[in-house]
Amino acid sequence: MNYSEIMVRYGELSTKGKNRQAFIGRLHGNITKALHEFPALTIRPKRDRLHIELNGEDSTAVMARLSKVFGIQSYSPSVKVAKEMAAVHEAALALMNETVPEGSSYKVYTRRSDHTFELDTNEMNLNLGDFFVDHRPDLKVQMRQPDFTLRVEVRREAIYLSTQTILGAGGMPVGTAGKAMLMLSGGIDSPVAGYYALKRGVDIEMVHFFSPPYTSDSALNKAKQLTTKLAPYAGYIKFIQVPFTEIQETIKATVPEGYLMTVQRRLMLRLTAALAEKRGGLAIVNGESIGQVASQTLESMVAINDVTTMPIIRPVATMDKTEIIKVAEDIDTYALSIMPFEDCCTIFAPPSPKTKPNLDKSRYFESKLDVAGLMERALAGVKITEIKSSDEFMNQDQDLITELL
Ligand SMILES: Nc1ncnc2c1ncn2[C@@H]1O[C@H](COP(=O)(O)OP(=O)(O)OP(=O)(O)O)[C@@H](O)[C@H]1O
Repeated sequence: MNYSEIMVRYGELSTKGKNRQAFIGRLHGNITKALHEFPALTIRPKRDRLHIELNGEDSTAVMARLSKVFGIQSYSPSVKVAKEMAAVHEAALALMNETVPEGSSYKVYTRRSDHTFELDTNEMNLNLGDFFVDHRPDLKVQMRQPDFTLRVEVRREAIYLSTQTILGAGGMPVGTAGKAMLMLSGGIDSPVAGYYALKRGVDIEMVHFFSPPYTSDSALNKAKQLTTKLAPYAGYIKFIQVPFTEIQETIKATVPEGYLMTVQRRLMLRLTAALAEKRGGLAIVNGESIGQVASQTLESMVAINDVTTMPIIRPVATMDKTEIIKVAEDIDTYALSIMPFEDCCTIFAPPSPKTKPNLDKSRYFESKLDVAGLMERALAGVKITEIKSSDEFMNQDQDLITELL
C-alpha cells in the first residue's frame, strides 16, 4: 500500500500533566534521530499525536525503526485523501482490499477535528458502512472487537484512513528520566537490565571492565557488539572501557580468597560511581538477580553496595533466569551473550567465594589496598567510544574459532 503517513500515538507521557510538552519534545527528537536515514520525512508533533509524513519513503522500513522508540503506545500507517467523499470511497476501498481479508468483521470509527466538514462522525460511519455493503459484501459489521477497524480522521487539511494499529515499544522517551551508568558485562543479564532502564526513559552509558591479557580482545568486542543491540533504543550509546588488570592482580595478591569477589565488586562499583559523578550520571544500573550466584545474595549486595550512596537500579533483580533469557532473545542479545568469551570476573573468580560476606571484613580487606591510587590509574586509562546500531566489532565465527583454539 502506498501510505502517506504514519500516525503515532503517545504512550504514558500523555498522563504527565505539565511535563507533557517536554516529553513530546524529547520523543520528537528521539524519533527524528531514529529515522535520520530517511531524509524525505516530515515529522510533526501535535498535542495528542505525532504525524510522520512519508513523502515517498518506504513505510515498512520506517515502521521497523519506529518499533524501537520508547514512549510510543501505537502507530498506524495511514493514507491521506482530499476532503471529498468520492476520493474517500476510492481510497478506503483500495486500503480495505489490500489489508482486510475476505469474510473479516469490521467497523468504521471516525474522529473529527475539523467540525466544518459536511458529515459528522456518525454520518461518516454510516456513509462508509453503506458503501462497503455494495463494494465489499463479504465483510460483516461488528461493533465489539471486530477483526479490523477502519479509522477515519477528518482533519483541517485532509482526511486520513487506516486499518492497522500496531503496538509500539511502550515506556517513556529515552532521556526524560535522566542518565545512569549501566555496568555491562558480556553476560545475559546486564544487557536486559539496560533495555529495561532505557524503557523507563533513562539514558545510559555503558561501563565495561576488562583485564588484558587475561581477557581477550574478543571479550571486549563482544561487550561493544552487545551495545550495538541496545543502540537502536537510544540513538547511540557511549561505551566506557575501564582497564581492571592492575586492580585484579593487586586484589589477588592482597585479599584472602573468600573475599576476592566482594572486594573486586566494591572496586568496580567505586569506579562506576566515580564515572557517574564525573559524567552527570544520577544512578547505576546492573544486571544482578537475587540469589543467582555468590555475589548476588542480599548479604553480598550489602557488602558491595556499601561503597556508594548513589541509587543502584537492578531491573532484573526479581526475575527468574528463564524470564531474563526470554527478554534477551526478544531484544536479540542472547546469541551474543552466550558466546564463550571470558569475563574478567570469571577469570579471577575464586573456587568458593563467600556467599554471605561480612561487611566489616570486606571493609577491612579493602583498606589494605591503595584504593585511591588504583582508582586514579584505572580512570586515567579509560577509553570512550560512541556506538551506533550499524557498528560491527566482531567477526563472530572467526572470533569464536580463535577463542576456542
Ligand atoms: N566486566 C564487567 N564490566 C562491567 N560490569 C560488570 C562486569 N562483570 C559484571 N558486571 C556487573 O555485575 C553484574 C553481576 O555480574 P555477575 O558476573 O555476578 O553476574 P551475571 O548474572 O553473570 O550477570 P551478567 O549476565 O550481566 O554477566 C552484571 O550484571 C554487571 O552489571
